[in-house]
Amino acid sequence: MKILPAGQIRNIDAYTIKNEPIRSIDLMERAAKAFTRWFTTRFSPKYQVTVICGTGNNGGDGLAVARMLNEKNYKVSLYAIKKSASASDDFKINEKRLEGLIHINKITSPGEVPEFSTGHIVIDAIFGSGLSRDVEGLYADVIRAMNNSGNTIVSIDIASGLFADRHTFSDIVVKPEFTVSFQIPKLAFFMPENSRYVGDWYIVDIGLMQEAIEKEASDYFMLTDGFVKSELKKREKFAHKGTHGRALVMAGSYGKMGAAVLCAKAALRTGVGLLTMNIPRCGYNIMQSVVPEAMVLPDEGDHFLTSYGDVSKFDALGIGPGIGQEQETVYSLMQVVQAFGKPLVIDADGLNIIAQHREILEVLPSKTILTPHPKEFERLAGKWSDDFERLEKLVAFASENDVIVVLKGAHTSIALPTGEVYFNSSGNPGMASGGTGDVLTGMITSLLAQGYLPEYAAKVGVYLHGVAGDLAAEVTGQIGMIASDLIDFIPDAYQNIR
Ligand SMILES: NC(=O)C1=CN([C@@H]2O[C@H](COP(=O)(O)OP(=O)(O)OC[C@H]3O[C@@H](n4cnc5c(N)ncnc54)[C@H](O)[C@@H]3O)[C@@H](O)[C@H]2O)[C@@H](O)CC1
Ligand SMILES: Nc1ncnc2c1ncn2[C@@H]1O[C@H](COP(=O)(O)OP(=O)(O)O)[C@@H](O)[C@H]1O
Ligand SMILES: [K+]
Repeated sequence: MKILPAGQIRNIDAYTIKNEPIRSIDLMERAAKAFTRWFTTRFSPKYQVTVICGTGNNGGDGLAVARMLNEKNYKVSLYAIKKSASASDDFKINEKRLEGLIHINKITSPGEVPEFSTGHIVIDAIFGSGLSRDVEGLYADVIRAMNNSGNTIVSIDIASGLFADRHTFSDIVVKPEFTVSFQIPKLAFFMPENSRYVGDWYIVDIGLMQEAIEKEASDYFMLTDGFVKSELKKREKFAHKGTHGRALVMAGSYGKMGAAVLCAKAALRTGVGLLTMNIPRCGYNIMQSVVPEAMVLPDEGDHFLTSYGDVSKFDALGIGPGIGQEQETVYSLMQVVQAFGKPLVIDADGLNIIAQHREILEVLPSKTILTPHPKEFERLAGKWSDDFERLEKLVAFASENDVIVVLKGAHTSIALPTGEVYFNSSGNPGMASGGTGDVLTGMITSLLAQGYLPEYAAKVGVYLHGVAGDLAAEVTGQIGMIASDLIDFIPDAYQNIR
């Protein structure tokens, strides 16, 4: 699914209006209906609803929603902030449609800012994607009062005061519990810095024309079920273990064999045909007893990796989880990436080693997959001042080094060397605990070995990992969930997507 900036969404609105054809006021009616449908399935008419409108089209949506909720027997109080801005045509039409139905309370001075008694659901329709400058004055007074009221807020399209496509410097922004956005997700929703200004967000379809969406170019996409499903490889009837790839994972050190074990189990559950674990000697008994399906290639070093063997017979190589940064380990990493000569997966200490020895970047095979969490990415690419700048750095790093970067977190972002970025839509905060990253490395390595091109191994791996986390959380809850639970749900994650 494409993520598009406000300007391009406006083009799609305009195209739909012209070519469907549909009048702009009827498109607004459709948007308001879609929002109302979402709202009524979540909140029953026992709730008192307060709708706060601006006078642009977002405000027009708010007026139409107020009318629809009133028809459905919700108790609706309605306010419009009427400052100097001249109202949009569709706002005015909706204003007329409300005559005799609901009174519109005008807010024209600070004294008219409502009290917001508790227990209301507040619908935020002040500004949408037309926000053009920081919020101040009377608008700021209203937003502060809304945020301080303690009421549940639902924003129409985007929280008022939040810029859809760039960093928002001001903190005068509505803090909704839910954002219900029209058809196309906004880039702002994927930025950790905006989390309190977005809440849980939902996309509702308002029937914008598909051909118009296709015409708009974008470098940003959201990974969805449909996309991943279409990329999954099927098992052939005459398949044997040799046809599902041979993976080699170099992982573990004394005290960190757990990382190697998690990575191994995840690779196996993701479907690799044959898995070999290259680990330090101290991990031999652990690996053989805990993961009997894996073959073990013990290193000469007792506590950490000191060398590497013949890598030519492997289809994929994953390196990094728990390896530490001892000098011999650094040396073998430098050598093995060149000896392997094909795209591989590098995680954790493997990335920290690269950050310390940047010359390795120059010898990485094209489309190698790097899977940093934000701190590891900072070590590789330097600091950023906000999340939009972080995204710029991510894109630049992937294209300058011809690598695929999987920047982990909520909405993990996968940057390709072409400049495209795919944001994940699966996963949950229960996954924020030690070891889940090692699981991801095992999964992506496994997919690479099974013949997925690096770009698809990264996308399918990240999405599947999140689905496994979501399924695990349904059973364990988010707080008690651990990385091993996630591995147990990889098979169900496959079933769920198919
Ligand atoms: N046909 C369409 O274009 C559709 C638009 N829709 C709605 O329209 C919204 C966009 O509407 P608009 O483009 O009218 O924009 P908005 O309703 O977001 O607001 C625009 C108005 O606010 C003013 N403004 C912007 N920032 C301000 C600030 N900081 N302080 C004071 N005034 C400020 C602008 O000058 C303009 O007059 C979407 O978010 C969506 O809710 C939906 O109804 C779907 C269909
Ligand atoms: N809030 C969150 N929502 C969704 N996924 C998350 C969240 N926090 C972490 N994750 C996922 O969990 C994994 C954590 O990886 P990482 O930080 O490397 O942990 P570790 O090194 O302990 O294995 C990543 O795949 C990340 O995307
Ligand atoms: K809004």
